[in-house]
Amino acid sequence: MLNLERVERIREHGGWLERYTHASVSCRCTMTFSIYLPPQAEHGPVPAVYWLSGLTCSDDNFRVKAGAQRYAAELGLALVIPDTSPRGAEVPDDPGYDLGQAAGFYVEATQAPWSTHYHMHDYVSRELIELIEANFPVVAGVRAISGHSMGGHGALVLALRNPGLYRAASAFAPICHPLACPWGVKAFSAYLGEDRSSWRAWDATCLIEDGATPLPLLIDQGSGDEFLAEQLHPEALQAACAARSIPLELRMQPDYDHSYHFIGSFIGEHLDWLAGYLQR
Ligand SMILES: N[C@@H](CCC(=O)N[C@@H](CS)C(=O)NCC(=O)O)C(=O)O
Repeated sequence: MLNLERVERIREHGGWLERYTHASVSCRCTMTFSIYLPPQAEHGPVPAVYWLSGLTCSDDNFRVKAGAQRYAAELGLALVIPDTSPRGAEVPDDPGYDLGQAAGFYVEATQAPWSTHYHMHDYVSRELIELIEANFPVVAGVRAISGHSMGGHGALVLALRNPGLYRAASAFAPICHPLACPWGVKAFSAYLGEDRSSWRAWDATCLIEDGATPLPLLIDQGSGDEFLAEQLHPEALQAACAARSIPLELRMQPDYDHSYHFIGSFIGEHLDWLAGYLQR
């Protein structure tokens, strides 16, 4: 891929944690991502798990805080960790932490000034996959996706909007029903405009209600999460799945909060569960 530049390479758990920058066509700016290649990738291609992070994050948070690379090395999984938004001086931003840079919400923005750069759905679900599968030792077409909070919403929505693209999806404390929470209403008003009917295609609960093709889904939610009552609404997604008899493994984890301490406690179980769907 033109302009793909490795900017970091670190030995970790027998594999390599690498960081790259590249010129993104989708986002019309330079994008950064990290990839962890397990030891098995030195002998042949491995399946990939894509990880989408939450508000205020870059590709750095997950790779530093979750402890996922140890499990990925054991399971023979590549981890692909994109940034959470377009970046740079030319990219519009907002003073709030929940809109603009580091808050791309994995949608396709239709409204000015966001619509020039904010195309994280196309970036993650098409451009990044093409780039990864053309340049790294991963098995083409064998993918799963996971994420946290805004990134949990992203994982669920990308998987439900794109049947067959991912074999399974998991999430930690996802924003399950952005239409019904302050984070979602603020971001969708800006990126998608005031016509709320257009929002349904970017909301996991609405996608299920509107007939999306199901896939294996695992969600962990901490009962001590400070954002649970106002922002996350797992019960709405649970009800939508129940109405269509779609299996949803929603695990309430007593006392866990919204942080990477929670993610680190269960990321091994999530990767193990996802790996079960990535056998060839
Ligand atoms: N109160 C938080 C809200 C944002 C937040 O909790 N972000 C979560 C995702 S929604 C996160 O992963 N933060 C970065 C980290 O913990 O490393 C802040 O202002 O930083």
